[in-house]
Amino acid sequence: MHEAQDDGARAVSTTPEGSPTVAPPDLGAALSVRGLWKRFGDTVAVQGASLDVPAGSFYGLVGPNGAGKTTTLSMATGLLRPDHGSVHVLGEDLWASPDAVKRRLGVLPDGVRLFDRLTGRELVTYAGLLRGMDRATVVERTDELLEAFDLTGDAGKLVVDYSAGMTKKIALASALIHAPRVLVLDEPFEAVDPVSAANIRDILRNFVASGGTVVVSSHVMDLVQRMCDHVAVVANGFVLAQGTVDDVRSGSSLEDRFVELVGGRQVSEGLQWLRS
Ligand SMILES: Nc1ncnc2c1ncn2[C@@H]1O[C@H](COP(=O)(O)OP(=O)(O)OP(=O)(O)O)[C@@H](O)[C@H]1O
Repeated sequence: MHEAQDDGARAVSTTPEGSPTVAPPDLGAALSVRGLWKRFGDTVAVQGASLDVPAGSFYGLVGPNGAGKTTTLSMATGLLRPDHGSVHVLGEDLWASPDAVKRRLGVLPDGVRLFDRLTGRELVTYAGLLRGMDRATVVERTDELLEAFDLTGDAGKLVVDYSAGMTKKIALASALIHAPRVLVLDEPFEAVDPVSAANIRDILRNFVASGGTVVVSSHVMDLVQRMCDHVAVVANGFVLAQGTVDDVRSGSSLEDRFVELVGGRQVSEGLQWLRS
């Protein structure tokens, strides 16, 4: 166990005072998160989250609005320093050696500003060069990624002028250019049209089939049930259930199980003014 540090490059503690001791990380997992905590002022966004994402799995993270999914994924990918807890990616401590670990990670963050005064082609190229890749490989892969995401025709347009779905796709292309082994994607299908979504699903399935690991957060239970083999359900900063999709849904649909776990369905007698 380590102490929390101001320097994000250093390890952080796994057990805040008074919380139960967490199990050691699974060093064989693609992603092993232990006892993550994050507080924003009076709001405790994540309260001791522990997750094990098996290598080679397609892992879904689901939960209601404000459950702590983005905060958890941000801490699990080195974008946000946890107050407490540890993150291991493919057996390596993320917060102890972030530069080395991030080389193996591809991240699609939610709501993070892109360099949107670049064209789509420039943005993907920049992502590759930033990773230290040689220019010829970057040029070749950028062309292939633009094609795969159906953005070749818009490659010369500024990202600021892209639609929401196009922006999502160019950010995803930028996350893939260095051929990471673990992909963490926050809401990758949000605002994406059905044809593009099917193409992205194919890309991700092939990635998993070749030994990669994908973690996606999504609100679309049907999609998670069809696409993922493992799932975690989070609410109020807690992990309520995790495991294989079949184990978690235990005979119900994932959507029914989600509602059962999370609660909150209300037949409202309010909003009378809407029913005139
Ligand atoms: N930077 C921040 N400052 C203050 N509060 C924050 C911040 N980021 C998140 N929160 C709060 O933390 C909680 C968890 O937010 P988070 O964005 O992680 O949820 P989420 O599960 O991703 O939600 P959604 O499904 O709506 O995207 C919420 O109560 C949110 O208001």
